[in-house]
Amino acid sequence: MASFKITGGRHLKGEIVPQGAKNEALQILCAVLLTPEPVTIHNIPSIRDVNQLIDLLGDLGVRRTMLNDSSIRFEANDVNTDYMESDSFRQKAAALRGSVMLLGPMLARFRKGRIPRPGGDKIGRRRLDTHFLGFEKLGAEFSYDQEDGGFYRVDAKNLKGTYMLLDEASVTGTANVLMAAVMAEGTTTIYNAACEPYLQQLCLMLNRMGAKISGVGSNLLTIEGVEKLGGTEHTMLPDMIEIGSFIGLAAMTKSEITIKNCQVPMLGVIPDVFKRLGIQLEIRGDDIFVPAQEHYRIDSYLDGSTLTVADAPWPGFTPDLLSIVLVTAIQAQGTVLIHQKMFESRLFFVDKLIEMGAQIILCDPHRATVIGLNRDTPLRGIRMTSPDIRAGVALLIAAMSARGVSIIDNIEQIDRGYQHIDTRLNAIGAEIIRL
Ligand SMILES: CC(=O)N[C@H]1[C@@H](OP(=O)(O)OP(=O)(O)OC[C@H]2O[C@@H](n3ccc(=O)[nH]c3=O)[C@H](O)[C@@H]2O)O[C@H](CO)[C@@H](O)[C@@H]1O
Ligand SMILES: C=C(OP(=O)(O)O)C(=O)O
Repeated sequence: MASFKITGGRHLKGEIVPQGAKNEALQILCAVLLTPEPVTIHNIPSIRDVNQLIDLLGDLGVRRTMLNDSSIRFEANDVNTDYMESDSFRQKAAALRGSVMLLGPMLARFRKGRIPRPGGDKIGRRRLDTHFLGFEKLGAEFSYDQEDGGFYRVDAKNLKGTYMLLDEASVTGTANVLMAAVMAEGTTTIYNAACEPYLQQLCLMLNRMGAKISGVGSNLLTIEGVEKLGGTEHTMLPDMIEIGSFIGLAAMTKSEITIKNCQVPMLGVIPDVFKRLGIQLEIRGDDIFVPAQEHYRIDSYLDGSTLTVADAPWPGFTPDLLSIVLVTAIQAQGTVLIHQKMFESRLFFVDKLIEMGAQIILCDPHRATVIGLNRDTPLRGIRMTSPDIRAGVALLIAAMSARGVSIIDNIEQIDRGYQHIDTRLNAIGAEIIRL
């Protein structure tokens, strides 16, 4: 188990380039299984979850040619479907959440998919009903083996297009059902589809491969099935969660940071939510400039009541940035209610922030009130453990703003989604040592 030793109080200054998007990469990489033709992917982040998925693709027989540090050509022309029954597959696929999206493409192309209960953050119940209900609607048979921690199977002789209303706008669920539907017979309509930029990117890529998807960017996708898909090239968006993390980091540490090439129009409400915390942001072309700020004041509603920042399916605010908003509010002036609606176990990390000196009231598992310190007192460095990927980065931000030294254990959680975060932040003035 690796750790970070962080000396707090350093002000950062400089430019930082966001990595390719983690949660887009996980969808896009699974989609390479849909065709025997070459698919070249650019801007692939080198992070644990993505590297593990690329390994899994290799184990399934997908040929990978490294073109440069972040571009790989994939050729899935000799896929070994039997590998999905092996212990090695069970073990490796269970290590990450994104592996669940192997099911849709495998079902579409080989009429069979297998997956152990997927891993990912332990941030609440993470049910997969939407995925399997969708596959069943397309005509697949589903079975679940409780043994060995759970193993899911889907098989189909034939997939047939149909209308379906997803029981929730699940991100990976929509991607999975969409990938299963692209080569189904006839037309599939998915209502209550998730429509995150990642999903829009997946739809655009599939259309370039020959799929016929309309309604891209909306919650109603129409997919006319085609017989086969061909090769393509695809470039991943910058990671919007990393961009939001850098904005919060700059505010908390009084740093002047330019976040490069953000594809700002794809960020939705993210910049506005940080602005409501009082953080000044300047959009300079496609960059976001965050000036060093001594104070930032949390907005309130028109009637003077306390601001709430809550998550919602896209185009609402992403749940993956709520931990960052929460930590950023610690040194703001004013009060904010953080309402994590989707996940019931994602706010418990606030006990560490409270130990560091933050004024936070955990109202219930879904809600925490942050009473900003307005820099009257700095946080104190402590030893803590990273419980999940975003809480891990929130703790890193807290530690970087604190007086003294902090240790964060279990940073494998952070490495799941942030590429060489220590090296990149040290390059602009942070003091983080990997132990
Ligand atoms: C690999 C990947 O891409 N992971 C992301 C993906 O996970 P994932 O696809 O697993 O998350 P889902 O979208 O399925 O659901 C997330 C949670 O929100 C709840 N829910 C979902 C939709 C809805 O309309 N109402 C509702 O309450 C679900 O019950 C679940 O508890 O999307 C989540 C929600 O943006 C993100 O936190 C994860 O980082
Ligand atoms: C929850 C997340 O990831 P995963 O779904 O991979 O656990 C995340 O990216 O914040």
